[in-house]
Amino acid sequence: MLQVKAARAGYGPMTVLDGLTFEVGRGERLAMIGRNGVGKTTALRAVMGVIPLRGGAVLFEGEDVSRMSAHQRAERGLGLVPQTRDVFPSLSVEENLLAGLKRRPRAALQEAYELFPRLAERRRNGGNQLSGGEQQMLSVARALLGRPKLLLMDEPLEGLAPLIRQELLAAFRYMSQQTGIAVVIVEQQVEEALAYASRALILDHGAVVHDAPAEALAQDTGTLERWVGLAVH
Ligand SMILES: Nc1ncnc2c1ncn2[C@@H]1O[C@H](COP(=O)(O)OP(=O)(O)OP(=O)(O)O)[C@@H](O)[C@H]1O
Repeated sequence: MLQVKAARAGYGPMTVLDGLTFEVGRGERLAMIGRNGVGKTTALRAVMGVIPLRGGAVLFEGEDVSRMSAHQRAERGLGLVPQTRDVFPSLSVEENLLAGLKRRPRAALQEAYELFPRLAERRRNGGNQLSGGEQQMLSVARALLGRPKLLLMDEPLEGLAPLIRQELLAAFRYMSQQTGIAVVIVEQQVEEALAYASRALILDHGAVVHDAPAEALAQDTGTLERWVGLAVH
């Protein structure tokens, strides 16, 4: 579904992605992990077209989208939930969701409420009255209403308490079962990301240094300690 080939990208004089190559299959849940600053967020931005490629290519469903704007890529089925939860604070939950509908009928909001019943309970609440977990659900739900085929999620569990993370992960699992959508999830919460994902990549210096089934990597403490610097229990 997605092919990233020898991608290069960076900021000013700095090269961050340096020959990044990976693929995502239909319905796959790919976790992307690695130390701080290795280029995980930059990788998602380059795939979405928020920052330009300096070399290499991004292909989506066989089409070269490397020179397309983020908007054009969204029309083809790519969706990004950025690290900063982009909830409009002055709008209600429902108004936030309406903004994600694009040209679809209002009745489609029901899809979001089915996946995240908590949002249905809070539909009249302001975006600024939501907990961090609820804001994250709203960001994801809004992105899903655009019917992406591949959803890129940047640290959706960041700053959330363990119980809320579990609730969010359960919602993501349900989302995956119900929609079969392909997902790339960047996370510092490695254990939780690996429990959700089917496959995992480790990035270092803007390139892939390890590619394995998520379940296998979760057991591979040597690799995790070496590349992620984590002792996983
Ligand atoms: N807008 C920007 N302008 C300049 N440099 C940036 C910008 N965004 C990120 N960087 C730098 O690019 C490098 C890679 O950052 P990136 O956010 O992709 O890493 P990351 O792996 O997602 O890290 P983290 O886990 O800390 O979020 C870092 O050195 C970072 O300081």
